[in-house]
Amino acid sequence: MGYLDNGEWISDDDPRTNDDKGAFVRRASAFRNWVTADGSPGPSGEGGFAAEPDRYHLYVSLACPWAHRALIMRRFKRLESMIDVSVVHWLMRQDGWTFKSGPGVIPDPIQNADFLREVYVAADSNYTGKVTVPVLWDKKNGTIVSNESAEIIRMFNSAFDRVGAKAGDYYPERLRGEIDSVNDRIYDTVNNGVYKSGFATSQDAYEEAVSELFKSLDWIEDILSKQRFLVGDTLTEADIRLFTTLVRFDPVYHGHFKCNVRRVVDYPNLWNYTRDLFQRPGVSDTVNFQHIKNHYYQSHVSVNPTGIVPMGPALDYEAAHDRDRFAEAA
Ligand SMILES: N[C@@H](CCC(=O)N[C@@H](CS)C(=O)NCC(=O)O)C(=O)O
Repeated sequence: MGYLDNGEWISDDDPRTNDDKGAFVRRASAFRNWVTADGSPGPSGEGGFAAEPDRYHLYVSLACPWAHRALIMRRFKRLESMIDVSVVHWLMRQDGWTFKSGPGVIPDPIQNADFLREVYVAADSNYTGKVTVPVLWDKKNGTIVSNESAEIIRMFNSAFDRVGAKAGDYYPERLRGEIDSVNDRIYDTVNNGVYKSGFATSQDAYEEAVSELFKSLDWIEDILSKQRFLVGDTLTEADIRLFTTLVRFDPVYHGHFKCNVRRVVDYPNLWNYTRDLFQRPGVSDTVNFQHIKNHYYQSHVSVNPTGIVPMGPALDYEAAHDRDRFAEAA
């Protein structure tokens, strides 16, 4: 998949992708600054990134569940007119993410880059690490603010409120403890759990990841049998973060990553919940199954050497859901 070593592109797989037991190891994101309302420093990194319309640019892949979080939060907060977006091509092989033309690709207007790695090198000419999406770019300082989706969605949630973002708090103070605790388990066993399953290179590591994944899905099914959202009656960032994995689950993770104990459609509450979120205004516009399926099945040559993309499953995300039986906070 390739990575940068001291600013130089290496087109092999990063040798640190799996540990000596065959388990997939995800590395921490490198750029950890925060956009804040007044430019003061956030919880990590440096200050100097004040929320201003037209100052920031978001690089995403429509295939990527982490980037997808940022697109949904951008839509919920109506930041589309202040933060524009570039979309990489769905195929990610030895050159990493590219801007090769194709349906749904939106070129990079800032660096005119052919490859996303150019954006990383423009921010740090000695960068070492993976070249991942999402990336939040600051046009004023000519650098990357953040490449950590969990933090980008927190910035989008509140930093732009005084410059015209839509009202709505997806990380309300009173629910933070609960949101953080749900996020922790879901990040480790579900969002990253599907990758740990699919990228395991030993039977033990695979089985461990799949067992934890389905224990968590069973646990979430139980929660969603009693309330509308992960944290009571309020749609929070925890739901956005879970949704982007759920919507990819049956089309991709079930087959490609061998997460096949059950499908999302086998869980009545999870499946109705997925459709409830999918059908909220603007969300379906952020979901591109062509990019999602093509990316996974064709990019990971070690997992799917033929590159054949399955035709199914035939699913109707627009079908009526039953989640109105639970209360939703106004
Ligand atoms: N921690 C990062 C992870 C992002 C990530 O892993 N993105 C994947 C796409 S789904 C990527 O760009 N991978 C490129 C690579 O592994 O070389 C975040 O949540 O923002």
